[in-house]
Amino acid sequence: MSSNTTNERTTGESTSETEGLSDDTIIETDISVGPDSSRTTGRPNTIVSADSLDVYYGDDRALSDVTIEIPEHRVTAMIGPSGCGKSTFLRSINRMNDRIPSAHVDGALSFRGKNVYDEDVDPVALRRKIGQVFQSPNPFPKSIYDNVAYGLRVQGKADDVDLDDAVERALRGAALWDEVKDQLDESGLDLSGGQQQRLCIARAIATDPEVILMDEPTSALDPVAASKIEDLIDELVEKYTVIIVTHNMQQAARISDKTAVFLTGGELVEFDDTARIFENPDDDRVEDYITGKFG
Ligand SMILES: Nc1ncnc2c1ncn2[C@@H]1O[C@H](COP(=O)(O)OP(=O)(O)OP(=O)(O)O)[C@@H](O)[C@H]1O
Repeated sequence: MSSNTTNERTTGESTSETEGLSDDTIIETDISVGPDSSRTTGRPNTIVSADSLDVYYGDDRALSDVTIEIPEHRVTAMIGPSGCGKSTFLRSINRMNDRIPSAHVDGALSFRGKNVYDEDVDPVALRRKIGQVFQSPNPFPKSIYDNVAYGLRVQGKADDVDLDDAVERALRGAALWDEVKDQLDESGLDLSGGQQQRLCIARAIATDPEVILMDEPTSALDPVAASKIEDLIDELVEKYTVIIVTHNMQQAARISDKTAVFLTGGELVEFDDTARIFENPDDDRVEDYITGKFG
């Protein structure tokens, strides 16, 4: 991707947010609302921000003038009709759009105040800090153990850490340990769909990222498995920041602290506390969307 960043202002940046960066940092609505947690208090730091962000595929603009500040240690949901740019926004955060030759970015997309499209940012190092979980569970055709250890081995850290301990911590963090601790040598592909998705979450957290991007992580799962992932997301935000794309508005209302509503044309129409978006949105189009009048 050609990255043509025309706007290098940072948003929501404070000195404290940029301190401590290590070298590899990066150079109808009967919907019940809100996660049941105490994290609605206090004002979190901004961890990811966009300022006047446009993303194009060739000449077609998929995101239009998006400005947003995403808080740390919160769940932020991205909702909106098909084709409004939710996945494009997610992929912009860890530069997965780099893999699409026609993709092109204008404006700034920052992680802890640093524009990830600056020339000195290494996308591979960036993706260590910003992991990703996809729609369909995609374990490697390897053992459960090797799936989780994979990232540490690739990063050359397998000799620096107690690998058994790291694998166990990641599997516990993904609420999978008790179910698989006696079958670590068996294939990850033999697990159920919900377990496979939790294995993918374990794989993502094993390398200790700061942000986890999730693109419709429960849409391929049955309701029970989906519910387990939702519970897990609620736990994950104690250590990580979760940004999730979902078509399921009940899910967005249940699990997210903040909701961003994109509409056709790639416009971010509203971004606010989830309770306010679902109970009293400012924009009539948002009300129409969440009450199912279109989309
Ligand atoms: N690789 C690509 N090449 C060209 N155009 C693309 C590509 N990926 C997405 N687009 C276009 O960009 C726009 C936004 O797509 P995107 O997938 O980001 O939307 P979305 O809101 O995530 O959609 P959905 O909810 O259906 O997944 C659409 O018009 C889509 O056709």
